[in-house]
Amino acid sequence: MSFIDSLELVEAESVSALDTKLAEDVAELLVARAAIGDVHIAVSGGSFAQRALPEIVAVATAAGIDWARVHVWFADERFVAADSPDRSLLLVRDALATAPGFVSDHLHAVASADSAVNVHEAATRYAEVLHATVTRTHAGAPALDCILLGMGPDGHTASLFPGMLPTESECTAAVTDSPKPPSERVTLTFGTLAAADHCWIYATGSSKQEALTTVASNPSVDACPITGVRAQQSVRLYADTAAIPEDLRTATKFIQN
Ligand SMILES: O=C1O[C@H](COP(=O)(O)O)[C@@H](O)[C@H](O)[C@H]1O
Repeated sequence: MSFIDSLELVEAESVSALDTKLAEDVAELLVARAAIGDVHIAVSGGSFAQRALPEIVAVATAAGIDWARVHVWFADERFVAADSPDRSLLLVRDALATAPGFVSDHLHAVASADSAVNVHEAATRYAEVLHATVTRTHAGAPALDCILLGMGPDGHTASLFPGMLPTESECTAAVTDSPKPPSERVTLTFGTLAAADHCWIYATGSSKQEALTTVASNPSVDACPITGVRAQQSVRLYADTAAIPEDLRTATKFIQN
């Protein structure tokens, strides 16, 4: 099935209303799964880590989640020094500092550039830890419960950029020439996204409209990587009205307001 045919669009008029809706949906999923056992989610950097993640932590906490059962991974991470403000880990760690009972060892960081490994070794090590920790698999890839993705104005997601998709030999890949700085990154691959139960994408603001217009025209994954996202149970786009072009509303079959 094509990306657009399986996509569920969740629209809110404002960013704050969207953040609340996403937080409620993620919290509901996490609370239900943490009541049964360990839960593995992957998160993104950028506006997701800045705005959406703190709200998710607050709503899940208010809903009584058992944070001790939650493991947090990175959909992608910038390969920079440990204290660089470009490192998504810093924002994610700050958000999780407000999660009562969260186990710091359950925040699975990618190695930093000053930890004596290169970006290829960092990607390999991250894949090893994923395989060792996430016991559920799908088609050989670790099966995460939910991957929370962002999307750039060029249609990239995680660190999967147009015209330079990595080979899919492992569940992670190294990126050495990202068009968006910093140039070196570690990313989950499409196979790992597809193995997850849910992939939910967060996109806000008018700078995302052009990419979402492209999405509606059924482009190649190489031209618009966000259209390569698949999951076992649902692929959702959480977007505010400013980000959504009319073409996308027309092309999408499942819409929630
Ligand atoms: O570089 C990145 O950009 C994307 C999109 O960020 P946003 O601020 O435009 O939402 C992000 O999802 C990704 O994790 C990050 O490395």
